[in-house]
Amino acid sequence: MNRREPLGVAVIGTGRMGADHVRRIDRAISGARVAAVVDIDEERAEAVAAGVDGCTAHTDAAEAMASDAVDAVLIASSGPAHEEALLAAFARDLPVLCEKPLTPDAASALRVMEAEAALGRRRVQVGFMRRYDAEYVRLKALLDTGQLGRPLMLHQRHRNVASPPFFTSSMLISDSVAHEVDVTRWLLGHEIGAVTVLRPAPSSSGAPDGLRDPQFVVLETDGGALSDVEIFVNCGFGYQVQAEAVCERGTARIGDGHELVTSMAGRWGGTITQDWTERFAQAYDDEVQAWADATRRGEVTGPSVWDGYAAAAVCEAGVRALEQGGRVEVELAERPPLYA
Ligand SMILES: NC(=O)C1=CN([C@@H]2O[C@H](COP(=O)(O)OP(=O)(O)OC[C@H]3O[C@@H](n4cnc5c(N)ncnc54)[C@H](O)[C@@H]3O)[C@@H](O)[C@H]2O)C=CC1
Ligand SMILES: O=C1[C@@H](O)[C@H](O)[C@@H](O)[C@H](O)[C@H]1O
Repeated sequence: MNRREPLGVAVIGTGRMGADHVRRIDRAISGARVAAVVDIDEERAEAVAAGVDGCTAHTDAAEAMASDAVDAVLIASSGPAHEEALLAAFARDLPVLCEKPLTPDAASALRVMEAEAALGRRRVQVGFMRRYDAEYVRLKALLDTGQLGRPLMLHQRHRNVASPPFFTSSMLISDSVAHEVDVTRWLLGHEIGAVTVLRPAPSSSGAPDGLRDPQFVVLETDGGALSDVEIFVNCGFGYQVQAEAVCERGTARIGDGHELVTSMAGRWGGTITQDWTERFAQAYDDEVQAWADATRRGEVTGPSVWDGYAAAAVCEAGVRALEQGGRVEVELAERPPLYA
């Protein structure tokens, strides 16, 4: 691997997350620079490149990856574009940080996993940034000590202020609950074997007509613990992500977010974050810094392609459970030794 300093990164996709990652690499983290940006929207790519010294703009990912200035790739294009970009990076043996979802469905995620396994070593870190969030890290560390005993249940809540116009009922699972799927697997260290989705009467306030919002998802792990998720993407009031672990000898809860509580005019209260870029700002910085550091050491760490594939398979089962009702079992391919 090219060990020049700093790491030259090509950022694929310069929409909301991609532009934020460009800013992060340019101004918030160390040891990396944005060498190139790519977007099928040429004007968008050029506008983002114009803000970064020495950054070139492209509409074709393979062309950007061919540049001598590029040592690594951060994929932040829309989910359906990830597979092509990942395979192009594998062809050039470039290390990758790929935003979630790895790919939007299990079959394409499996193809990516087989392609990486054929390389014989990991090249990809998947962007499940909650694993880098200080509260989640503390919760995981506490559970791992065993002080609370065996986890029996996880209760999770995931609320967004409003969903974008293109959001569908199945995206509540594949785009949003994907995070809780990963958190459940990571915190408990077990695969998810079955998914049930319950659908309360949809909210008539804010949610577009026909959108099944909210939903209540139950994940059954193969270790016997249950994980439930309330997903509500048009709650209107704030961005809330909370988790409580109920264990044999106690409970632990994160995400109440009462950082600053003010008292004024006969009332007290705090604020609620409004979106993920605010709530998880530090987690994204730490995630991208950890990726850049590992890449410069010639290592790949963090959530793997297996984690991305497993999340895609669970979400696919979840979408089936949403559409047909009942409990749907998750079908997982055999885990390749690379991800043991
Ligand atoms: N980790 C997290 O918390 C979050 C992750 N995401 C993920 O980040 C990714 C991007 O999401 P957003 O920035 O919100 O979407 P966005 O729609 O704002 O941006 C996507 C960009 O990708 C570009 N694009 C589409 N196909 C492309 C291709 N073949 N080559 C190059 N560029 C292409 C589009 O033109 C657009 O500029 C998605 O995978 C999404 O799931 C999004 C929000 C939060
Ligand atoms: O990944 C994300 C979005 O794509 C998704 O739509 C939101 O619900 C999540 O909270 C956010 O972290």
